[in-house]
Amino acid sequence: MKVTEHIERAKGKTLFSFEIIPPQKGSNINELYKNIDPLMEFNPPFIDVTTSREEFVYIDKGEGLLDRKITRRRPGTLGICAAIKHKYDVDTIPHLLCGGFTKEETEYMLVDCHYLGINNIMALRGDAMKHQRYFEPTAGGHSYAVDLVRQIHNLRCGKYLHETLEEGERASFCVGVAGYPEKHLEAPSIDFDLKKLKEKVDAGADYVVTQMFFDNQKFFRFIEQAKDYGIHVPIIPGLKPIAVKRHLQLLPQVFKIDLPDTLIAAVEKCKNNKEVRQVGVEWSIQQSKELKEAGIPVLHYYSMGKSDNIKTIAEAVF
Ligand SMILES: NC(=O)C1=CN([C@@H]2O[C@H](COP(=O)(O)OP(=O)(O)OC[C@H]3O[C@@H](n4cnc5c(N)ncnc54)[C@H](O)[C@@H]3O)[C@@H](O)[C@H]2O)C=CC1
Ligand SMILES: Nc1nc(=O)c2c([nH]1)NC[C@@H]1CN(c3ccc(C(=O)N[C@@H](CCC(=O)O)C(=O)O)cc3)CN21
Repeated sequence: MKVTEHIERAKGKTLFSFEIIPPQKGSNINELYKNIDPLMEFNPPFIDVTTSREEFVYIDKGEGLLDRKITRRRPGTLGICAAIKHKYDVDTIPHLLCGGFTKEETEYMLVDCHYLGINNIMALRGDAMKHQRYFEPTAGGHSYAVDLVRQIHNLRCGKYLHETLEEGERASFCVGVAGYPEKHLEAPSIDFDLKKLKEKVDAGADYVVTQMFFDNQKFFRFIEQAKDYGIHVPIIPGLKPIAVKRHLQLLPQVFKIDLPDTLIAAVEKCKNNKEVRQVGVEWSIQQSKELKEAGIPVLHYYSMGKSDNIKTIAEAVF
């Protein structure tokens, strides 16, 4: 079922959803299941599975020679989506990226999704590769998420890249895109970013999932601003509990977001990471309760594999 249908059917009740990252290749998928199992009692209508960028690896050939190869450390997004859908009878949402994929490869992935009964897609540009400062489009791939949304929308109309199938079956995907309450790092202003978000919605996006944030006021302001820009699709907040002291530096650096001073002070007081995890969970519970009270349709947690803290939050909120 589509995300938008799940929201309609919930009739105002706030839903719980989460996001996982594929394990490193060579891992046993049961480890992943062990982290999903404890969250299933909260009835997530859908689970997102991220796609990681490819990266360069250097193989020592001896005598000072290095061979450079390109590889994906965490492949398997679509396979994991199919496996989880099959095992838990839950909707799964693969993240499709512009970076690292040609338009043809994207088309084949969408065809696979259609055959698998996967009818929600999160359409993202993707981050820069590790060695790059800024995102560089892949040859034969899209430059911006809006172009990927257009490709997916075209398929909904039977328009493939190189042919239009008038009689063919329509793949009616529901499309999610990313939104930034604190603006995307490359956007010159929040207004610019909102205009780009509106373009994604006009191109066919059906809902928005936000970047993580730790101050609900920023989210509430963002949904008001989005309305002013004519964005009327559901906006789902993305939430991540702080888990280690290092996150105080890492999260603002990696995701270009601010942390509230009271949260920083509470984390700094902690004597160890067990205490930090507790502070992170409590903060997230407060955030979640306020968002739920405000009637936000879905709270989406970036669990990224570890589920114990998300379970504690879900127990307190749902
Ligand atoms: N739910 C999720 O998984 C989320 C993922 N992300 C990540 O954030 C990264 C960025 O992806 P998206 O937001 O999908 O990219 P996007 O293509 O929508 O936007 C990327 C940047 O380019 C700008 N931009 C867009 N169109 C433009 C144009 N025509 N000319 C000039 N600038 C333009 C935007 O303002 C923004 O700064 C991705 O790596 C994604 O994985 C971020 C938030 C949530
Ligand atoms: N720019 C960007 N890229 C993404 O892939 C992305 C977002 N933003 N925001 C929304 C979701 C959330 N994602 C993530 C990815 C990693 C962690 C994370 O917690 N990573 C490390 C710290 C960061 C690092 O080492 O690079 C951690 O210790 O937990 C959290 C959310 C992936 N998604």
